Amino acid sequence: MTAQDVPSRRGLLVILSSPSGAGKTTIARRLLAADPAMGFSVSATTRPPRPGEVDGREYHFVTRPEFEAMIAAGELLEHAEVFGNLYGSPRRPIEAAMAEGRDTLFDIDWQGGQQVRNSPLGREVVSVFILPPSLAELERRLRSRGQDSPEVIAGRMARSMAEVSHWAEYDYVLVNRDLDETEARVRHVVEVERLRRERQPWLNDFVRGLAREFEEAR
Ligand SMILES: Nc1nc2c(ncn2[C@@H]2O[C@H](COP(=O)(O)OP(=O)(O)O)[C@@H](O)[C@H]2O)c(=O)[nH]1
Ligand SMILES: Nc1ncnc2c1ncn2[C@@H]1O[C@H](COP(=O)(O)OP(=O)(O)O)[C@@H](O)[C@H]1O
Repeated sequence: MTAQDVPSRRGLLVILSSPSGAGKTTIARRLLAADPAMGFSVSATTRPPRPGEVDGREYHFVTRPEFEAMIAAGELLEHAEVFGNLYGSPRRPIEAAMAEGRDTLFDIDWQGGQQVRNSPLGREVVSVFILPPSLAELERRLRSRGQDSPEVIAGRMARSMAEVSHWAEYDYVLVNRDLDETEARVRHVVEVERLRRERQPWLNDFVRGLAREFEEAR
């Protein structure tokens, strides 16, 4: 077995953020379907489930007292209030994935992005911000999803610019015009970030082995 067969590495924390409706949930689903090595951080939330959402798959749906107990017990890596509901990322599955060298995808807002970036796990963060092509297209996408009332859509549109104002805090920023193109770009980002020298600790042993071979060949 060569050093290359045992690529011990820490998992990446891939954060996707965008204004509501720009497409991050759709992109996240596609990335996860195409990459079995990547896990999804299933957030806890006090928001009620949408039609088709399954407890434990899209979110862990909890009551506000349950959410507050999770905060008090230190079970959340980050948490924030969005559109009047609480959202947070459970710490334990993330730490387990990292210890096993598996990557984790997050669909969280800018507040969560800041908290994870500033956490002890921040060095493993790769953050991607998704922009809509235009405000009109964002509204069209929110309506076409057909899951929110006009009042909720208006609320989400009103929050959009606040989310977008944090775009420059992200490592990568993509305009989601064509879904296939955006998905491919996020995939490229992840592939390239996995190749960063500091994310491949096995290289130390590998290059030491090469050096030994050089010595022996002299
Ligand atoms: N900080 C934080 N934000 C989250 C978390 N889970 C989801 N969000 C964000 O909460 C916002 C609302 O999510 P959701 O109700 O599913 O509606 P969406 O905007 O259509 O995806 C989105 O910006 C999500 O990225 C979380 O665990 N932490
Ligand atoms: N590039 C795109 N072109 C057209 N429609 C898109 C594109 N990306 C996403 N959508 C659609 O826009 C709607 C909102 O996408 P969604 O992934 O739910 O957004 P978010 O998770 O950011 O709120 C969905 O109906 C989705 O199918």
